[in-house]
This record gives sequence, structure tokens and C-alpha cells, in this order.
Amino acid sequence: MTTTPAKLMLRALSGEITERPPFWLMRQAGRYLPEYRATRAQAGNFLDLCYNPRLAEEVTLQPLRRYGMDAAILFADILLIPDALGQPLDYLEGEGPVLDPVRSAGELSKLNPENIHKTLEPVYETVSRLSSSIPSDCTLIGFAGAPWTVATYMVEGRGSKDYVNIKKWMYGDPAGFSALMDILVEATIAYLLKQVEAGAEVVQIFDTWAGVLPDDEFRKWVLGPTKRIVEGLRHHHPDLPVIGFPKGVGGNIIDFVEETGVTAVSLDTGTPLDWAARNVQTRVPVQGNLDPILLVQGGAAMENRIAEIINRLKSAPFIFNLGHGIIPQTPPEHVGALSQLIRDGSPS
Ligand SMILES: Cc1c2[nH]c(c1CCC(=O)O)Cc1[nH]c(c(CCC(=O)O)c1C)Cc1[nH]c(c(CCC(=O)O)c1C)Cc1[nH]c(c(C)c1CCC(=O)O)C2
Repeated sequence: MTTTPAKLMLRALSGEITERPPFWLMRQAGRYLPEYRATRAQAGNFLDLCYNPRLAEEVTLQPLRRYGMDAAILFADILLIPDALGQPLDYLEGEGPVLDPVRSAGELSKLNPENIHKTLEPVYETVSRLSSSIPSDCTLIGFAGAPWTVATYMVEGRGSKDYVNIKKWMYGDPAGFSALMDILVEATIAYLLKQVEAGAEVVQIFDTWAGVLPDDEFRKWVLGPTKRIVEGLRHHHPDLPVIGFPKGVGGNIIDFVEETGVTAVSLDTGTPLDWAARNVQTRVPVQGNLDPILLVQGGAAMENRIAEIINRLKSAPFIFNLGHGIIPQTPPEHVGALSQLIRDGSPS
């Protein structure tokens, strides 16, 4: 009897040390690619692209065609959940997302958690198309934002530097704020379950702003909701690999791993490699953590750091990635050099 060798990414997630690290890159589809910009122009605006299964499938596949990553990440955005809950959302050129803010328990009646799947249906169709169109050795990753990070955009109404509105609500009316977080936990579980049913093999939970909370609040609004999501997913899919990305949390990543039950964690750029090898990788597989700006720089600086990351993390389960998303200024040929280096162990 012959068995198909499992995909490299799934093997690393199951705790295997692989012959080379699987790799994929956060924001691997996006504006640094001319073909993305062309498809995006064809779609109209960014939300139209996210809700167009044919075009969202196309932009998901674009980086795979060039670089053959070991995983494809569904093309969508973490703010589709607020959109599906009925919170008006727009993406402004040069500014990013803008939402009509929700800032008190009284305003929660503006959200409608009943029918999110009606809006999100095209996303599930994108996943379903991808599950048959990606290469057979490539793993399909679904994703969602963590409730805390999604809530920062919902309450601030845009990206924020100081999180003053959400923190005032969180400190001043924890019970009311927890009603918003409950809505997000439930919606996120339902959303990710549908992605898994449509063919996502792994899910990643992005908590980009997890690092701005003090101890107690970190436990309450990052650890608690993430744990509930992991449990909610595993209730239906006990073996589903879940990757957490609690960005900027420093040493708290140990508690994150121990308490949430995630399968693996993504390390941000600031996480020291030796520390991560001793304290995190002994617990779960890790993913990371090249500085995305080294991918803009390229050359020897990038190549040396890639080699260093691989050397320090290759003795335990490891997935190569960035410490945060690719930025639009990235020259596509630098991504080519990275993929070559990881695949063959030498620069192109
Ligand atoms: C905080 C956050 C968002 N979205 C996301 C996060 C968490 C990860 C992170 O911190 O980067 C996650 C995300 N956003 C996008 C993906 C797609 C999959 C991928 O290739 O990684 C994923 C996984 C597409 C996108 N999401 C967005 C774009 C750019 C939109 C465009 O084409 O104009 C893409 C490709 C827009 C977006 N969406 C968001 C912001 C702040 C912005 C504006 C900033 C920017 O323009 O880069 C919210």
C-alpha cells in the first residue's frame, strides 16, 4: 500500500522536524505584486475584491505561481466580520480601513450577529475553489482576526496609536465591553468553522494589537477569547491545527501558548531567536520571524538573517515566515531570492 506523504506545512504543524522548513509569508498576496494591482483595479474597491470568489481566488494563487509557497492563505481581511455584523466599513486609499465607530454597550444594537453568513458566503466559496485549485503539496490556510484586534478597529473607527477609546470602554464598563467581545468570539467561531467546512486545512488567528494590554486585561481580552475560539473550533474538529499570532506580547507568549491551546505560534520580528527556541519551541511549533523590511532591503543583509533564523530554529518544528506582513514597497525579486534560499539553501 502506498501512502501519500503529508504536506510539509502539516507535518511541521504536527510536530515533525522537516527536511527543510515549509514557508509562506503573511500578506503574500498584495500590492507589491503588479498582477495583484491589476486584479484589484478590475475588482473595483478592496471589499469588492474580497467578496468576488473568482478574483479572490486569483489573487490568492498569484504568489504561489511565482514562488511556490508551501501554504496559500485565503485572500480576505480581518474586518469582514464587522462588515458582516452590519458596521459600515470603507478602505480609503492611503489611509486604510475606516469604520463608523461603536463605543458603548448601547450602540451594540447596531450590530446584527444573526445573519453574518449571508455577507460572508462569497468568502466560503473562495475557500472552496482554492481547495481544488492550489497545488497538491500546498496547504490551505483560513484566517480571522482575534476579537481584541478586530474590536480595536470597531471602536476606534480606524487604525490607532493610543487605543484611547477602546481602553476607556474596557476599563470603564468591562461588562458592556465584554458583550462586544462575546459577539466577536461567537462570530469568529462560526466564520472559521465555515472556512474549515469549505476546505481550509489550518486556521490562523491574527492578534496584531495583543501587545498593548497590561497583565489582567491581556488575560481577559486576549487569552480568554482566543481560548474560547480554539475550544469552539476543536469541539467540531478535534485535530484542526490553529496558529496564533499574538503580536508584540514579549514573554507573555508562553502563557498564550499554555492557556489558549493553539497548535503553533507565529513569532513577531522582535522575538529573540534563542529565547524562542528555549521557551516557545519546546512547547509548540513556531513560525517566523524575518523583519519584513529586510525583504525590502534584500541582498546579503536579508540572506544572512534568513540563514540565521533557519539555523537557530531548525532543530525543532519550524515554519519560515515573516514577523509581520509584506509591505507594498517590497521588490518581488527579493521574495524570489527568499524562496530560493529556503528551498535550496542558497541564494538565486
Ligand atoms: C490588522 C489587519 C488587517 N488585515 C489583516 C490584519 C492582521 C495582520 C496584520 O497586522 O497585517 C489581515 C489580512 N489582510 C489581508 C490578508 C490576506 C491574506 C494574505 O495575503 O496575508 C490578511 C491575512 C489582505 C489585505 N488587507 C488590506 C490590504 C491592502 C488593500 C489594498 O489592496 O488596497 C490587503 C492586501 C487592507 C487592510 N486591512 C487591514 C488594514 C490595517 C489594512 C490597511 C493597511 C494596508 O493597506 O496594508 C486590517
